[in-house]
Amino acid sequence: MDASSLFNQLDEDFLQNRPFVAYRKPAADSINYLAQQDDELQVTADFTESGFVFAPFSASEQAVLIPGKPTIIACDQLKAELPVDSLELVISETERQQHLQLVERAVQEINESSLQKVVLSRKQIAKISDSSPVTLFNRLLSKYPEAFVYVWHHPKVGTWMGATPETLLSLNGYKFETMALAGTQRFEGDLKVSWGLKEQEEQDLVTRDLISRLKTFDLKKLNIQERETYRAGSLLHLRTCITGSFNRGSLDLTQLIRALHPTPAVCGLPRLEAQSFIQNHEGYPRGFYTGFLGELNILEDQSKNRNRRNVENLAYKTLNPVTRLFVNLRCMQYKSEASEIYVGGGITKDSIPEDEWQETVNKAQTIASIL
Ligand SMILES: C=C(O[C@@H]1C=C(C(=O)O)C=C[C@H]1O)C(=O)O
Repeated sequence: MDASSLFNQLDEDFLQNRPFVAYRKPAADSINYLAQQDDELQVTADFTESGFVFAPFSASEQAVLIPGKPTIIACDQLKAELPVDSLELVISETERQQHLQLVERAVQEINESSLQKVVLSRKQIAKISDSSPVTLFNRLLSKYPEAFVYVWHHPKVGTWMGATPETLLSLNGYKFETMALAGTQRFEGDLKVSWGLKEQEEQDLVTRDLISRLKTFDLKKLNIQERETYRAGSLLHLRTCITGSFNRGSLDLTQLIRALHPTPAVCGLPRLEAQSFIQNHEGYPRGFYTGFLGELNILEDQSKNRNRRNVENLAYKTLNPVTRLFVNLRCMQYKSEASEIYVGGGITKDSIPEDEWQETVNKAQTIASIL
């Protein structure tokens, strides 16, 4: 299959209301595609299956699975036409006031309780005129080559798409990668920017929490890279990449995912206090926003030397289970009448409500700019 027949296939899947997912990994030059022949809602409770997982924010809701191994389609010269002007999002003053009050309420709670950080979000309605989700997916691919870009559809759940900069967990055999991504400012053409104390502390909380959670596992190696400024489209974030490996035989993927998700980058600290603040005050169900998605236990041929002899001789083949999960951010639930863009940001004791509001407006542009 080539890229253009893939896009026809995706249009067809969407019209026929078949479950499917198409995605491109960060900086990859291929798209992966996986579809399901029936419309049964398959779920995973313990992440032992193999396929593509689409998990909601709340661990008490079910994670959907499209089982199987994806087809890989080369797509090195994709160039979708991008709209010249972003869609003008209609933001009501009531929505703005609600968000400002929500942030004020959180700052107060942080000052009066053990809550240190809570990530608060909102849903922004976007009226899309006549573009199909597949056209929008194509634009996301062109606009965000460094992101994990996807379109996902299930007749019993809906249609989601996004371009996320955040890895939750990448696991190749016993080697892992994760990241602490937090702190946001607009990209103004220069990567050499200074960061305020609020952003540095907010990101540091995420790094420290991830490390302490990883340390509860039987680790062979743990490397914490230097903190860097990372660009995600028109935004910049602070990022610390964390890599390492588990001792052989000691890895329980269910426990690992439960330990990492939801990270303080999308929920807060302490986790339980933040979860309950979100549940009691955010005022809408997040659904799959700030959940995670990606490849689960896909067997990949990892043979280093792929010469004829190795390919022919199965004894030389190393098949490793690979899991690559991303946090569902900069995403939208596509609905033909009125789609919903989800945006949020981390609140700490130093948050200024107006700035936090503006941050959500800026984040909404990731999606609005391709509509
Ligand atoms: C919650 C979102 O993003 C997260 C929150 C960030 C922040 O608070 O600065 C930055 C990156 C993400 O970890 C979002 O994009 O909706």
